[in-house]
Amino acid sequence: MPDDSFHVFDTTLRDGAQREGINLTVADKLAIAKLLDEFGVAFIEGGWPGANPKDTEFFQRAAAELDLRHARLSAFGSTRRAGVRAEEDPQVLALRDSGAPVVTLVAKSDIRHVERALRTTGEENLAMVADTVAFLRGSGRRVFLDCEHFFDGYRHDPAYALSVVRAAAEAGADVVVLCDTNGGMLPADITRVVTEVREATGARLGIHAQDDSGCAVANTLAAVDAGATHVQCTANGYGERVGNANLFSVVAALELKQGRDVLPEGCLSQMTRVSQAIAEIVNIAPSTHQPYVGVSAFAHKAGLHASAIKVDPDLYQHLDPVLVGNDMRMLVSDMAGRASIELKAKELGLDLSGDRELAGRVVERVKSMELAGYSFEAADASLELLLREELGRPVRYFDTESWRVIAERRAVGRADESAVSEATVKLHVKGERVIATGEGNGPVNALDRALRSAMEGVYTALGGLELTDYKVRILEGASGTAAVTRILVTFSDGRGEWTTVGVGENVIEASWIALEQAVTYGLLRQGYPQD
Ligand SMILES: CC(=O)SCCNC(=O)CCNC(=O)[C@H](O)C(C)(C)COP(=O)(O)OP(=O)(O)OC[C@H]1O[C@@H](n2cnc3c(N)ncnc32)[C@H](O)[C@@H]1OP(=O)(O)O
Ligand SMILES: CC(=O)C(=O)O
Repeated sequence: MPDDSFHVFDTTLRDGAQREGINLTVADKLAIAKLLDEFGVAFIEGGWPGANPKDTEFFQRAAAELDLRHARLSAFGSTRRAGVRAEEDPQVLALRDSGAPVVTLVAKSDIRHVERALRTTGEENLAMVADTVAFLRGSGRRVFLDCEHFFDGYRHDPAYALSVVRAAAEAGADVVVLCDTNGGMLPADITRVVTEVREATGARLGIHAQDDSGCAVANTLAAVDAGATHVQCTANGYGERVGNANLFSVVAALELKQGRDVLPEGCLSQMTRVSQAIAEIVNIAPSTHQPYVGVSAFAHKAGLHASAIKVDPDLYQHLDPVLVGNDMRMLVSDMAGRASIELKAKELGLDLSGDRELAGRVVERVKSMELAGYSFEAADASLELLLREELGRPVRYFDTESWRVIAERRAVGRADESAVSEATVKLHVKGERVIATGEGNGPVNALDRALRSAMEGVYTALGGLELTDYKVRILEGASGTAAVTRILVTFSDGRGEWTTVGVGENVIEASWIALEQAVTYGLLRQGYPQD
């Protein structure tokens, strides 16, 4: 269990919410706070009470509704206005009245900002810092102070920047956070400045790094190396402009690379789940390539990598994905070799019994199909059907004799004016020839319905399968051949999803191939025996 000597301070609900495209409701904020607490951060910055009604309500509801196990809430706000007493500044009073046990104040530490943005003197700014910290400390709050634009300010006028740190620490701020507000610093700048400030002031220091130079995580770690003991981060790196230091990357590095105990025991393995759940709430698709937590973070595509991973996964992985709640995955494509196939088959629960010739045949088939337009890396279900076929156990619940689709647009002005499609399929199911039709709002929908209607009497679980995603990609023909269409369809049975791929010269032909496989795989998942 980490003690107070090192703080993981999360600002997703304040700085993260400053990202373009994020607009959180109070309920969203409460849900995210709960997840961050489960992840074990020490502080959650909930927003700026008084700046908008939502943030004010968040603190009221958080006090009543959140039962935080690990984290303490922090309210964010600025130092008092120039020329106004802290105890009379409504903004400062709103911070006190938020009920949050911690207040994080933003203060100017670059003299140019003091004079040009605040339009006051350096001396008055120091008084604003000291008065506000002292007032909130006197009201029983723990205070952290964010020195905005610290690194730029220090470069321009180090003596003034240091005087802000001293004013805050002497007034009772627990931590003085050095902020790279414009995000332009590099790790070497951070190491040098944090070291110098620590030596010059003796204050407890924190780091808040924006990611404008792509170095926020590295800058945060550099600050820790130089003695900072409080890191401000956001989930998935959300934040103003290009974002902030990514909480998950920073915590994983501290815990797993540096051996620091910064989260309560057992929390680290929640990382992938928490990252994805927060992405869902903010309604931004999780980044597949995010370090540690992305679905591609431990996905291996190259055949050479797979052949070494077969011997020992550590040979091509910087750590065991299980530690951060993620998984290793094998991708099979035209870059695969036999080892990729063997590992993928194992992942799918199929035993190739070390049969190198069989694996070689699958590699050749995959490569020639990918040349023709197939792509297996997102279509595990198609690959599994192919593997089963090569193993001599093809999966077949029905045979297709033929299919046909008619698309029709009804005359303008009729009650049923919209375009409709009608499909007819002729199948052989359990020795019976079945002819069925289906109507739909498009050809694929009509084919799906016809296929179900032909078989639902025999395979009743078909009713519980749902087509949830359909992707079309037109691929340019190679060396003078016509363009082909690649279709990926995803089905769900409520317990899981699977994806299949079809390729053809036209969209309906390709869709049928993918659909036929998706239904076949779905029946296999439901455990139907084959004839
Ligand atoms: C680096 C960061 O990300 S800090 C986080 C910043 N977050 C936000 O700005 C989001 C929430 N902000 C808001 O809702 C609004 O800006 C409010 C409610 C805070 C203030 O709104 P307004 O009173 O209309 O002021 P406005 O936004 O135009 O300007 C900010 C004022 O704060 C002053 N100010 C800025 N920083 C500080 C500071 N550290 N201490 C005291 N005053 C400050 C500015 O000088 C300016 O004063 P002025 O009104 O006398 O010109
Ligand atoms: C405080 C803050 O968000 C910054 O300086 O970037």
